[in-house]
Amino acid sequence: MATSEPKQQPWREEQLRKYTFKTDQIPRLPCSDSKVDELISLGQPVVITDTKLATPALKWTLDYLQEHLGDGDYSTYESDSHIFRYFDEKKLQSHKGYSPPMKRIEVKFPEFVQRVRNYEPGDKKLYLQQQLNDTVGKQIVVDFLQFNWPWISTYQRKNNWGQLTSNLLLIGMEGNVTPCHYDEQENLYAQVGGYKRVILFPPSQFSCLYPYPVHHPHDRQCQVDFENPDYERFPNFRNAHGYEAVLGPEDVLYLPMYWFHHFESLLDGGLTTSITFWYKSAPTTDITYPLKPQQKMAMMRNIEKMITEALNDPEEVRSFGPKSDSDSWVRFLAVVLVGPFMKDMVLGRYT
Ligand SMILES: O=C(O)C(=O)C[C@H](CCCc1ccccc1)C(=O)O
Ligand SMILES: [Zn+2]
Repeated sequence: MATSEPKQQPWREEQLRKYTFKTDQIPRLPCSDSKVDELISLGQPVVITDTKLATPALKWTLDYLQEHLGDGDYSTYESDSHIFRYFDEKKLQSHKGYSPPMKRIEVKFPEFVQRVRNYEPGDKKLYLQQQLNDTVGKQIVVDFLQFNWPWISTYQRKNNWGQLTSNLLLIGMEGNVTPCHYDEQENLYAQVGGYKRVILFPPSQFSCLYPYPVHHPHDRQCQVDFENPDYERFPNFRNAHGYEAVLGPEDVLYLPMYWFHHFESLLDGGLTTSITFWYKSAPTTDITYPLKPQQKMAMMRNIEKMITEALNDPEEVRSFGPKSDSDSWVRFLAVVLVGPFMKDMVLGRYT
């Protein structure tokens, strides 16, 4: 009778970056456990094991991908630091003075492999983030078709999700960080190679995380620097409380829409490979009160868009220059804190 061996942990605590907030563990359950269905239907995150969702991708090493991916261009970010804060290129136009902290380049896969293998401290760090599309080689298509689509479409159907919108192939260098942000789609996130830590915050903690204004290139990203939080500007960040897990090969994370998340490839953990499965959410049928935090976030987004369009000058939303008083109602709305809803929407974000 084997004793219950202490779980052989394939990574060490010192491979995790240190932050100021506390966290609890995200539940980790086998896909055969009915609690998985319950948590997903409740919009609660869960790490699901034994799904065989992307098993064919376990053999997607750099050499294999170089051989089979195809000779197209691969969207890759390069950053002077380990931080890869996503930015919306379309919103850069209305923010002339803003220069994003990383650059998107298009590289052939062999060039990516070569730069990663010859990386030296001081070089720019790289993070390949490429949507899997029909330009990939046929062997990759064969692998892709062998993903466990029956399993994943069960959840798509059970939870009335919309269509699969995209699969992003992510290949990151050790230590890379995707800072805290939220997305507006449901996500089943398959970890394929290496170990990646994920830290989640529920939408109800919106007021602790201070996302950028909607019209800013970093829309949906948190303004708080987790490694050096500015408590003057973001006092409520002290109350943030996360949920975390370290994802290894074959782990699948259900990442509910609007949940804030931070990802990091473990320090000294080598390359990480992940594949996202993004789905449009289920249509909102009945509005019940009180509104869910996700619904409040969606409403805040619509109000911010309305105000920005009405003022027709994103920069003006922050400070009020001399304007015709036809905008006065919007200013009134924007600056009068008509209760907690507007306070959360404005404090630390527009003030
Ligand atoms: O799967 C997710 O949602 C993640 O955030 C995974 C994350 C990279 C995603 C980059 C990105 C951020 C915002 C918009 C589009 C793409 C990682 O694994 O580092
Ligand atoms: Zn994301």
